[in-house]
Amino acid sequence: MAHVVVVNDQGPDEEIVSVLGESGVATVTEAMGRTGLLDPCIRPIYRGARIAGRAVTVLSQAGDNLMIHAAIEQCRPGDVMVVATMSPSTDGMFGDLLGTALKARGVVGLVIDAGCRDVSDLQEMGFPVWSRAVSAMGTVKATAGSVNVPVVVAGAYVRPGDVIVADDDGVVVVPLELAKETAVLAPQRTESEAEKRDRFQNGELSLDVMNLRTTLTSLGVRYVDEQGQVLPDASPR
Ligand SMILES: O=C([O-])CC(=O)C(=O)O
Ligand SMILES: [Mg+2]
Repeated sequence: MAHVVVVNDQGPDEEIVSVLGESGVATVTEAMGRTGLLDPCIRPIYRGARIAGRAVTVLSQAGDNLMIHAAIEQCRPGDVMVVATMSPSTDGMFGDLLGTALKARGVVGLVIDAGCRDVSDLQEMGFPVWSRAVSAMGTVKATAGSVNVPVVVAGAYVRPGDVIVADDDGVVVVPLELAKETAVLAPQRTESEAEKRDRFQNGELSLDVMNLRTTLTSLGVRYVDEQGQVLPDASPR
């Protein structure tokens, strides 16, 4: 297959990206029916970062970061670079030099299904990376790959222009055609959780707030005393 760099203008509205970023990974995946998550082996190199942005995808030969260099030019402010490799790798294909270049271009973070190095420097400069591994093993710049083609990253299908949301919980991809709808559903979920949180804080039981007693009954779960005698109600004696 020919290797290509696709110049892609497609992407979500800024407002949608910002709502998805505020919602966070757990809420966004729930709003999409528990889909879109990357395998949790992809971890942030430091805690506390929360980003969202348009995906610029890279398909690289393992242990070769030539195409990451080629992809920098295709990035615009607010983007997230997403790197997949053609075979499994934990090599440190990305570090603070590339981080500096991406940051200068306004890229808000990187997701890489391989290794990352210079993690203290990246943390200090505030460039968040989600990677499969931290590894000092260096790479070459010698083999062709592609930029802005659909890729599978840690089990998730990512197309250029999709929205990537990443935080301490992991990474989720929102397909571009679902972004608008998800940006409506996710805040509704956040609001409903806030309501539940208030009620839990006031001492209400989740069994009541979430109507789970009916579920327990329908599943045949019974309250019994220590002798196994069925009790009329659930009150602790
Ligand atoms: O130089 C490389 O290939 C990766 C790296 O360590 C950096 O970007 O700082
Ligand atoms: Mg380095």
